[in-house]
Amino acid sequence: MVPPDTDAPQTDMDLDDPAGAPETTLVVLNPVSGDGDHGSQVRALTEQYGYDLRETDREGDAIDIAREAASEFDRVVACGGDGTLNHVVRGLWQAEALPEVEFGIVPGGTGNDFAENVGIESVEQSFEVLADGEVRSVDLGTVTVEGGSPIPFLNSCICGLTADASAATTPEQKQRYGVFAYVANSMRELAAYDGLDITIRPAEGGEGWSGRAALVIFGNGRGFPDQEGPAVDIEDGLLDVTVIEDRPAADLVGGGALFELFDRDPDSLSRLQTAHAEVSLRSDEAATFSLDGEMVSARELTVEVRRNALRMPVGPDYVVHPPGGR
Ligand SMILES: Nc1ncnc2c1ncn2[C@@H]1O[C@H](COP(=O)(O)OP(=O)(O)OP(=O)(O)O)[C@@H](O)[C@H]1O
Repeated sequence: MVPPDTDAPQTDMDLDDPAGAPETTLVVLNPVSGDGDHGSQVRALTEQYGYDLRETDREGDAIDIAREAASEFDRVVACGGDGTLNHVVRGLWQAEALPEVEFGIVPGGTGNDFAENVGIESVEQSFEVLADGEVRSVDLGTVTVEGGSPIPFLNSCICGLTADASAATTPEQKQRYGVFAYVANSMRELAAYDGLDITIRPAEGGEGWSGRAALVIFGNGRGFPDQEGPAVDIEDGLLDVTVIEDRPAADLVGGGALFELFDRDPDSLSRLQTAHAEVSLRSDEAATFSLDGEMVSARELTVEVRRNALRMPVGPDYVVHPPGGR
């Protein structure tokens, strides 16, 4: 099994399940994600559907479980939040098992952003989707730090002001902005923040971005929120890159100021789409990049999309190419 060849031309055709239904399924359960009350229901449904179950018992455990399961199971399902999903995909990636080993999702986290993007709504419905959902091949993002191995992400790679979960985030903000609500509320730290001198160079040529940024988001499964909502196309072979320029702190600090910026000041937002970007910081120090909430430190890195690298069943409300999707 080899990692997907991103250089091969891909089309929208023939992306439905080529391999038939998986015969063996392992559910990797994070029993402490979210509010931790999903465990008993997931154990019962896993047994009812005749799947195997392994539970994590420490941070990062899901990576090892998934890597080892890749040679034993046709499908490995992550039950948890975005961090658990990321870890399971990371394990499958490390085993060079994608896309042959199918991925699956049972939502058991706080936000469940990626699950929502692919039409997966609840624990019960997710088992129905595993049983007879349409299997799609969706894109996966990867980050490669200075010659190391690529590290996958499903939703986004974010640098700059990081997404420390904030008690100030209201349910309404979370509903509308997802993980970016946390980012927005951490903007209050902006007064002490110097910004990042960053250059983003699309490998395929075309316009990049260079300057001082407060926040950079490379979105795969999650677009940047705006008036039209966060519609994203996870099968377009492109990352949706959004840069928020660093601005005088006085412009931004204060309750809800960033939300106003999202809505009313598009000039400080720059967007581009790319399949493969070389990213470098002009400072001597590395910055922290959040891959679905898991942190990586780097000064120079490559962020790219692996088109159709992840085979997974999706919910009935999943829209292949959403209107206005990026
Ligand atoms: N048994 C365990 N004990 C402690 N931590 C664990 C265990 N299993 C996994 N973890 C850690 O839990 C973290 C959080 O998981 P995850 O992101 O899936 O849930 P969440 O934060 O509740 O949801 P969301 O990301 O959707 O907001 C991961 O970083 C993972 O390493």
